[in-house]
Amino acid sequence: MTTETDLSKRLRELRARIDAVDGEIVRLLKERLDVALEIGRAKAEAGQDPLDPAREQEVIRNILSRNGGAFPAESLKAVFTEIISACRNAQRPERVGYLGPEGTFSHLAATRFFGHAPELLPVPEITEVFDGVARGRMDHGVVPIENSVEGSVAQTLDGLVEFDVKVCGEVFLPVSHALMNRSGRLEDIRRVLSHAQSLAQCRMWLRRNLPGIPVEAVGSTAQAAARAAEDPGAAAIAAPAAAERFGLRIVAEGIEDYAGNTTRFLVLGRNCPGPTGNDKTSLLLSLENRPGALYRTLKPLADRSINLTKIQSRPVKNEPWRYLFFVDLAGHLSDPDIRDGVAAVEEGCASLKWLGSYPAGEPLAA
Ligand SMILES: O=C(O)C(=O)C[C@]1(C(=O)O)C=C[C@@H](O)C=C1
Repeated sequence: MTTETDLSKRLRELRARIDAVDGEIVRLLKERLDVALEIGRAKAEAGQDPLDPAREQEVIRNILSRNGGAFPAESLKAVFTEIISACRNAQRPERVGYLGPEGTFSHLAATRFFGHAPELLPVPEITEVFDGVARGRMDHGVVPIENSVEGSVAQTLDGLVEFDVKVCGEVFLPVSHALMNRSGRLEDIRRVLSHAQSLAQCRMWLRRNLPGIPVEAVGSTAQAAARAAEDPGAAAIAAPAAAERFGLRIVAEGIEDYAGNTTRFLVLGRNCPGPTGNDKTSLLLSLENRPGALYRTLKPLADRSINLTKIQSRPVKNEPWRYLFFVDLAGHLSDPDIRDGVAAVEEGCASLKWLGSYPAGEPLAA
């Protein structure tokens, strides 16, 4: 039988080994940081942005392929996201704007993409993220563009029309909603608060479980949680993490009506990364109001077998019944085929704005 003393001796020895490994990891991290700083200086001299999402994807891919499955892949990815985040931020401190306050899904998306090193700037409106990036108050921004259940986010589409920014990345975030209040009891709920999109994503659950209870749309899920923390009759629909942040108890989790509920976020910047071989290009088209205009405009893409991943119309605000079209396609503008296809589209439409080319994001596990 192992005695207590045997165990503590064995633990001491094993922990000494862990301490030695950790020391080596820290030494290597410092070495990595020195190299990153040198890269940062070279990029600064060339006037280049420190952020290179294409290279970051390559780094993560290399690491995962070397791992051989020994270390849990998601953890390895999370660790390296933070290592890269720290190296990038040391090259030049970054400011990243998002639709706040802290605890929103936009906040989660921003940390998924950028890690924890940058200074995150919560703002109350999506438009302010666009404005901050366009005017240089923020280096980057993260905005929701579409949800798999509720569709496109109008304010973001309008921002892409109005502001001179580039899309330089995308993040897919699985969205799971929780209902929370002060007591954790369903019977105490007199009204339910959340962002309009989140309320819509839980409509059927609310009808089944809280029939007749009024719902109220507020600016963000985190704002809803903050209000519920002050009012015992109010409940909020928000990310489960918001409960802890605002001192609330969870009444029910996973209350979204459809499994696989995912929101896609765009990363905004002033430049676009180079090609990775798995990229997307976003375009904004304005068409003549003529029969077959959309078909004829997009035909050059079909002729080249270019895959469209999204097409979305949005009214031109001061011209009733005229529409703008947002088109996402698979490929990078620097690919010759894409360049030729986009040039042919441009010839056939009233105007074309290239919103950006960026590495395709991958839908992540919750
Ligand atoms: O390789 C680069 O360009 C770097 O700046 C280094 C590094 C990294 O830490 O690996 C950091 C920031 C970039 O976004 C990409 C990668």
